Amino acid sequence: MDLAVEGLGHRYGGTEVLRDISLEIPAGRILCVVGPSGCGKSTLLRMIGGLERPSAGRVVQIGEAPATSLNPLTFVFQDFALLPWRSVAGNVSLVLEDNALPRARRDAIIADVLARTRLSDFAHALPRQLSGGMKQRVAIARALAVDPAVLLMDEPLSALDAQTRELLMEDLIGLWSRTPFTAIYVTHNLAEAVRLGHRIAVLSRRPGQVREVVEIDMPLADRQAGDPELEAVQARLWDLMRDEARAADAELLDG
Ligand SMILES: Nc1ncnc2c1ncn2[C@@H]1O[C@H](COP(=O)(O)OP(=O)(O)OP(=O)(O)O)[C@@H](O)[C@H]1O
Repeated sequence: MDLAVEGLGHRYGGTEVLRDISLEIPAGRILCVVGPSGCGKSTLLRMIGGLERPSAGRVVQIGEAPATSLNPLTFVFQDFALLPWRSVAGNVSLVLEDNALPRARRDAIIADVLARTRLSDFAHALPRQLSGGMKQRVAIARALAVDPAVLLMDEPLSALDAQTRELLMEDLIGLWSRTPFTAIYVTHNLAEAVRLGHRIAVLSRRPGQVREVVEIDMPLADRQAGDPELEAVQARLWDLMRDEARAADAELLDG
């Protein structure tokens, strides 16, 4: 299933947050959305996921979600949102329990997503026993369990330290390389965007508008930290964002 955002705009009361956003998200690709603080990245993701209705424009699903998809548009948040009293397997199971799946099918899905996120040995652990990186892997496993057509990821690595972020990025690249998924990945981190994005949409400061969509052809599996080609793209993205970020920063201080 492809997604398209067409002329999307949004206001909260008198404040215009997003203006005339049009984007295409082809199946099997990762679109990163970057932009200065407060430009409306999370708002855009919530609109795409149907959590809020835009004041203008629309989000179009093109084609069908997989028949096995229990939740076509599935979020992964920064704060993991795990239930502390449930084990790793129990947290993943949670999203399957509202569906009338045979027990064996549910167990097979849990085993599959834990294997894909390298968590099989931790199935019975509780969240408090896990590092931040592992908690986010559980959240990703839980999202994958419903076989989403599109993963909506809002700053998923922001709560993690730099080394854990790097490990998780490698995990996400491995996961995508083995079984490509479709994702919209919101981040303020340009290094993450150039590692994970097939396309990177740069938003202006509020009201967020698409300043440019940058494409990166290099296969994800070939994208190493510090690659000169990626660093050049990152520098270009920063050129696009620098003035916007300064202005947004000054605005926050004034406000
Ligand atoms: N429910 C709401 N009601 C009113 N204003 C809101 C609401 N949600 C967000 N906003 C405002 O809309 C603007 C965009 O917020 P949003 O969180 O989408 O930006 P962002 O780009 O994700 O920011 P950041 O990078 O800081 O996370 C901000 O000025 C925010 O204060």
